[in-house]
Amino acid sequence: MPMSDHPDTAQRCGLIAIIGRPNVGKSTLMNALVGQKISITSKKAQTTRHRITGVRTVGAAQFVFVDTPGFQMKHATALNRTLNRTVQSTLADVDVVLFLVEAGRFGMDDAKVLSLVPEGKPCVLLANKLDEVKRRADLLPWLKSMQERHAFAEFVPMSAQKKADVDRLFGILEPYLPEQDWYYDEDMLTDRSEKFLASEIIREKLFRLTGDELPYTSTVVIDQWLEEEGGAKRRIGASIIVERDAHKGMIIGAGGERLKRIGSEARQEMEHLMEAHVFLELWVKVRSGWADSEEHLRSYGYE
Ligand SMILES: Nc1nc2c(ncn2[C@@H]2O[C@H](COP(=O)(O)OP(=O)(O)OP(=O)(O)O)[C@@H](O)[C@H]2O)c(=O)[nH]1
Repeated sequence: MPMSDHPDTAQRCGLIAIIGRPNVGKSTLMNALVGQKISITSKKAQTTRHRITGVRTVGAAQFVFVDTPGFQMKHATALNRTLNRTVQSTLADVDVVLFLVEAGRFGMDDAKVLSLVPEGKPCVLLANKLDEVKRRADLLPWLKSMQERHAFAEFVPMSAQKKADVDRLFGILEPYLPEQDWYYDEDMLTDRSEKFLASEIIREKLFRLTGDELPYTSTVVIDQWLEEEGGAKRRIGASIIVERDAHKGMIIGAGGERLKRIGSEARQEMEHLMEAHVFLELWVKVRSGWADSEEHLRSYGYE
């Protein structure tokens, strides 16, 4: 007998992939769906390269969200080939796909993402950023054209920033989850380790504080992780890896000011998340061409 607060209703549980071109709002939606920040949002495209799983249980249904990486079509590097493979293998596994576009827009970049959805896989068209559409009536012909483009299971115009819209989404997705026991404890939010979250926090500060100057190929590696006093104190060392000396200078900033700020903002967020004292040391290292080497990608923990 599965454990449940709802003995009269059979449990449902299934995997849901959130896909879409960079900047359509995938991270925003994911964070709203799982009720806690677990992946990173930023105005900069390409900040979510890792596959992240979030879990939310609503009534008898458990939604297991798989966040998939954004796409970069301008540069055909090994990194991008890895991304595409990750996306395709993710989609083959899931029960339902949430395909995000910006309401009223469908470009080549959107088409490319849609082409990765396997035939026959239930796919919900989520037209995000509805709040930015001035005249709702203009959306009708657009929705019709989308209907002709792909056999979508549902059409959901909404805003990932509106709670009521996000809550409504659970009801829409529930029928696509198979009847089976839950995979996770009810209160589980993420299966990613604190180490991973720490590197994502540094990445977010890095991109936020360097604006659009820094290429997306920069990455963060945690190279030291010590827990003292039963976890109440953490000593964390991390390297920010960039491709060029010029990028290194950009991150460090005049008199080291920028790096100091990245470090102090990241440390504060980590302390909040881990409920511990954090001592954070950051280094900036130059590894030219790392994004082109599959070998490097593996050693930095990409699938
Ligand atoms: N107006 C409006 N803006 C939104 C909405 N959802 C997300 N955004 C904004 O769109 C931008 C991109 O959102 P993200 O969630 O980072 O997008 P993403 O698809 O995860 O981006 P990548 O990590 O590059 O793949 C952010 O500035 C968000 O605040 C929405 O419903 N309405």
